[in-house]
Amino acid sequence: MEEVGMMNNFKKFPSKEQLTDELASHIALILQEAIDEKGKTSLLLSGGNTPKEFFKKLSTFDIPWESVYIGLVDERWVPKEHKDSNELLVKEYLMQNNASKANFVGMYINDKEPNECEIVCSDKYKKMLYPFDLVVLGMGADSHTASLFPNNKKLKEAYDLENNSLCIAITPNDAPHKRMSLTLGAILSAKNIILHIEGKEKLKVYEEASKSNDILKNPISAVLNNTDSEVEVYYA
Ligand SMILES: O=C(O)[C@H](O)[C@@H](O)[C@H](O)[C@H](O)COP(=O)(O)O
Repeated sequence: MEEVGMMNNFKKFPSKEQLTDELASHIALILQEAIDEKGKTSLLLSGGNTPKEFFKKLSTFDIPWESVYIGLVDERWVPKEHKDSNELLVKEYLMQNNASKANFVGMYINDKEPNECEIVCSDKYKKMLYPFDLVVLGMGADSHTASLFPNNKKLKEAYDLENNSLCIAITPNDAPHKRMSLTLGAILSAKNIILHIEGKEKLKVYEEASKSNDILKNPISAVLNNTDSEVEVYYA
């Protein structure tokens, strides 16, 4: 327990509602400061259930959303109207209210396989979103983050910091759908990295992963235990 948060900035909130409010305000402030500094900003978001409430809250903030470029940390390779699409999730939960004016840069390309799209996706993200101001990660109970799944055969390539591609196609061992994910190098290049986790089960996974060097078994460890960037952890 003692080591939790030692390397990173671990913030525990008494309720999910408080986490939602604080996380949304914190993100809005990061975006506003980047816009003040350089006229635009980029925000890279994860899918899953955990971010839905903070997406809704963030959508109500009064910032110049037309200067915000939103991309994905990963995408499930399904059509944009499919219920599992992260693009659909971000559009439904975040790009509403004030945030409807934000710009969206997706990963999915219809009628193509993800491995045919790695270069196009990487080039598009370099052109439209890079350098990343903020990456918001989630984590699964198996310790995957983005679509970097434990013991996946593409992990070594995804971890290769010499590889300057931002995007990598990955087929999960167990989870549904082929994916496109940011590479580890792309995630760690962000000026701000936030990990958002909720529930005791994920806390346990986080605690174990923050002490683990086995990055093939625990992909989140590759982010948490990197030596260059601090990760802000939001937990309730
Ligand atoms: O699209 C995805 O599946 C993700 O980006 C993934 O990495 C997600 O963040 C975790 O699986 C947590 O998902 P939950 O919030 O649903 O637990």
